[in-house]
Amino acid sequence: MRVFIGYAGEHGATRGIAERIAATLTGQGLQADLTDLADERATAPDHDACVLGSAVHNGRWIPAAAEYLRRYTPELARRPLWLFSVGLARVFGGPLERWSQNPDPLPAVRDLLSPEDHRLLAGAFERAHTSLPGHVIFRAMGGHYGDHRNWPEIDAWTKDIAHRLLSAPSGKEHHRNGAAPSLRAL
Ligand SMILES: Cc1cc2nc3c(=O)[nH]c(=O)nc-3n(C[C@H](O)[C@H](O)[C@H](O)COP(=O)(O)O)c2cc1C
Repeated sequence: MRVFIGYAGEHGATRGIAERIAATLTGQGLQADLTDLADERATAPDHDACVLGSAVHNGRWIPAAAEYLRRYTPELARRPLWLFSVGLARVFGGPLERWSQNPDPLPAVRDLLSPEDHRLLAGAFERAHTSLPGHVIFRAMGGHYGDHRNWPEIDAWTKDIAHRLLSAPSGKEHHRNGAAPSLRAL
């Protein structure tokens, strides 16, 4: 079974998570194809399932990932699909975490794609990633620089994906038999 893993980020934390997901799926006996969604050669998935993730910047997915979701909504909707967002909201918790549970464009496409799951994962943040005003706000909020990625959580989530794919290979039957969603609805 082939799984498409697409990701977009800016400073490498999301790529690292995508690589880890690919390695874990491979270890579970699946074939994982990793693609940077900012790569202009990224094409429509023709895989048995998809895992797509993006860093969250200012409450939104990275444009390359958002554009991929919109462009390939019909293809993605026909396959079992897992989504993940990477940000610091998981580190801060509270209202920021609740706000970041639905980064754009997920609210607009969630019903069309009906993903199996969407996870908000903790990312990484260094002083060099932000401006002086951003640094002041971040520290005033009590933020700490560093790599906050939670590998046991990511591994457990990935193993659950593998388990579900291997135990229900027919996947998203209702989408395969139904009409493809219309991009006009976006
Ligand atoms: C300009 C900028 C804006 C950000 N905005 C958010 C945000 O709105 N919500 C959030 O949870 N994290 C936010 N972050 C934190 C990043 O999403 C986090 O550091 C993530 O790990 C970055 O992934 P990357 O290394 O793949 O780019 C922001 C980071 C930057 C640099």
